[in-house]
Order: sequence, then C-alpha cells, then structure tokens
Amino acid sequence: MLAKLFWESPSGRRFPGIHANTVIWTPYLHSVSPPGLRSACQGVSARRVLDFSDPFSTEVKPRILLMGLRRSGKSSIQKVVFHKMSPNETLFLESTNKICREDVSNSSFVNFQIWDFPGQIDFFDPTFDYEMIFRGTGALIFVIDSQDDYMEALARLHLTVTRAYKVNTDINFEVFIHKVDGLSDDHKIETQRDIHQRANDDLADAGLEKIHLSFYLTSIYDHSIFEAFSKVVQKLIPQLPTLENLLNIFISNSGIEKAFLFDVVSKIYIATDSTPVDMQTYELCCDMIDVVIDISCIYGLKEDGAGTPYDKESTAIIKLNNTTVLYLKEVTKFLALVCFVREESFERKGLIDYNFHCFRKAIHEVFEVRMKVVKSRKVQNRLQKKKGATPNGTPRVLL
Ligand SMILES: Nc1nc2c(ncn2[C@@H]2O[C@H](COP(=O)(O)OP(=O)(O)OP(=O)(O)O)[C@@H](O)[C@H]2O)c(=O)[nH]1
Repeated sequence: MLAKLFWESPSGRRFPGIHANTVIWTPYLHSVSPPGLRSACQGVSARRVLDFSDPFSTEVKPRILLMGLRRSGKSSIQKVVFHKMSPNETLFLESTNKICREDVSNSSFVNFQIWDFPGQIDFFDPTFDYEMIFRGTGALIFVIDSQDDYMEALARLHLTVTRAYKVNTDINFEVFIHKVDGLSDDHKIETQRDIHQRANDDLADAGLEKIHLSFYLTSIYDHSIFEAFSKVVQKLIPQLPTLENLLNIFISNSGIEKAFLFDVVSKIYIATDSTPVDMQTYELCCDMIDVVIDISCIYGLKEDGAGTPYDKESTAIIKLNNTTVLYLKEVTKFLALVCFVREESFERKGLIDYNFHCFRKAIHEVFEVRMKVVKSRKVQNRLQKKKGATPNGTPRVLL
C-alpha cells in the first residue's frame, strides 16, 4: 500500500531547503490498523518494540570501554546511543558506582560489549585487575567534560592510556571532548586544539609519541555522539574496506551522491562510500530511519502486535524540496542502506534497484564468509580449551 504523510523531523531540527511538510512515500508498509496504533503508543517507545536476535551471540565480543572522570557523561552516552533514552532524561541518571557491562548484540547487528566505568575508579587499587580488562579491549573511549576544567581529566587520560598501552598495544584510543553543546563554535575549536596539544605533549614527555589518540567533539543533544560512535565501531570492523569498496562501486554505477550502511537499531553507520561525510546528511539519514521505524511500529504491526517493524520489504522514499531524494532499503535484518540521489538520477530507479540487488547479494556473501570464520573459530577455541590453553589476541567486531 502507499502511505502519504507529512514529515516533521523527529529531532525537531530544520535543515536548509527542507521544510516540515516534505512528503514521504512508504510503499511497503503493512496493514494499517488503529488497534496497532494504540498498542504502539501505549507508553512504549516505538523503537523498543524492535526485536532482533543475533545468531552469533555466543562468539567472543570485542570490548569498548567508557572511561573518564565522574559526571563527564559516560552513562548518558551509553543510554542515549544504545537505549534510546532522550537526552533530557539523562539529567536524572545516578552516579555509576561499579563497572557496568553490557552486551550490544541481541538488539543490534553491531556486536560488542560496552563497559561503563565509575568515574572514581582507582588504577592503584590492587583489587582492580586492569590487565585482564585491557587485554580483551578493542577501543577505549575516554570522555572529557569540555564545560568543566579539564586539567584533572587530562592527567587521568594520560594515566589510563599509558597503563592500557603497556598491557595491549592494539587498543584504539578515542577521546570524546564531550558536552560541546554548551560551547560557541570558536570555543569548540579552541578547546579541541588545546586538549589535543596537551594530551600529545604529555605522551611525548613520557616518550610515548607512538600512541595515537583520536579526538571527537561530541554531545548527546545532537547527532555528533552517534557519528563519533560510528567511527569508533568502524575501526573494529575488519571487513570495512570491502564494504566501502562495494558502496563505491554501487554509487558510481547508479548515479547516487552518497550512501550509508546503517545499523538500524543503534543508528551507527558501519560504512559509507569514500566521499566526505557531511553532518547534515548523516542527521537526515538518522531521522529517516526514525520515521520509517516509528511509522512501521504504529501502522505496520498486526492487530495483536505480532510482526516486526523492519523486514525484507522495508523500503522508503522521501522526496525533499531541494531536488534530492532519500532512498532507504533493507539489506539484512540489522542493516539498511540509505542513499542520497538527485531527482534526475532517480528517474532511472530500475537501474538503481538492479544495482542494489547485486550490492545486497555481495553483502550477504560477506556474511557467509563471516559465518564460516565464526564456525572455524569456535572449533579452534574448543580444541584449545581441551588442550587447556586460552584463546588470545584482541577480538574484533565480526560482520
Ligand atoms: N550539556 C550536556 N550535558 C550532558 C551531556 N552528556 C551528559 N550530560 C549530563 O552530565 C551529567 C552526568 O552524566 P552521567 O552520564 O551520569 O556521567 P557519568 O560520567 O556516567 O558519571 P559517573 O557515573 O559518576 O562516573 C548528567 O546530568 C547528564 O545529563 C552532553 O552532551 N551535554
């Protein structure tokens, strides 16, 4: 069926050239039912209705650590990105007093563990086995509150990074200069420059210039936190070059301007083509996913609430008034492709759909390779366990 709707950005933001009355066509919505609408609206966030099970949940998951001083915003980041908590609700979060471990796999394609550390953690406490923690870590995110005096945070960053590096040289060190919503544009740049300079000077003084720190300006009040998390996760995906290559081939043969491969639940993009990413484009894609899932939850589920809001037939076309078309299509049960196409190129939709079909097939082949790797790794681990050895090495996110 063809549902015609007036669109308003869920985040309430306005984009140049795009108005709130943009028309969306979502041709493959399932049955429209008022009872479905009622059940989806009864206090349950539509997105939480999503239920994806992960066939690979038993495999070793790479660890992403969230560290930083108290009240820097660690738990808020985790709640906003992975639990769809609204940023304002984070005001009521209580301070974390023990390490909180969470598997991000049963509700999302992106498959890893997040460890949220209490701000007051003491590396010198003998009961804190930091070697065990850092050994299996893929990425360490250090959160710095940019609205506060960050000298103490920088000292803690230095201590954390040097300790972690001694144990595991493969860790990716990611610094989130957080809460930048409270800073002016000039102040943001100046703060980033200052933190970058001081953190690297401290490492150089300790003779550790080889440690690479990546810096991101983040806030839970806009999409910057999702974008930063996307980049952190992408570094842990070994198949990233293959995915980028496939996206490049797909867009260049289909007249598409830009394409993202999104994890639908977390709205982390796991790959994009090699053209530069512009924040507004990314925000529009996130909003499109929200719109599609929300509408599908309200109108797409059966009367008894059965069914899933995102499946093989999920697809949406949003025509903007700046001659651009947003096109979303299901790739796997966790992933969606979101493309930006010029209106004149979209006239050749048949060609785009055919190329998409080939692209989707290639992505599924990448998954098959993954499944084989997971299976052989399981056999290897079982053999190693029988011999009494433990598997080692830094695990990576597997596709
Ligand atoms: N302005 C602004 N406030 C934020 C942001 N992120 C988090 N906060 C606020 O910062 C405060 C502390 O956030 P938490 O997530 O509890 O901080 P934490 O680092 O987990 O704190 P501990 O558990 O004590 O280590 C809360 O009031 C949040 O609402 C942000 O991006 N911008």
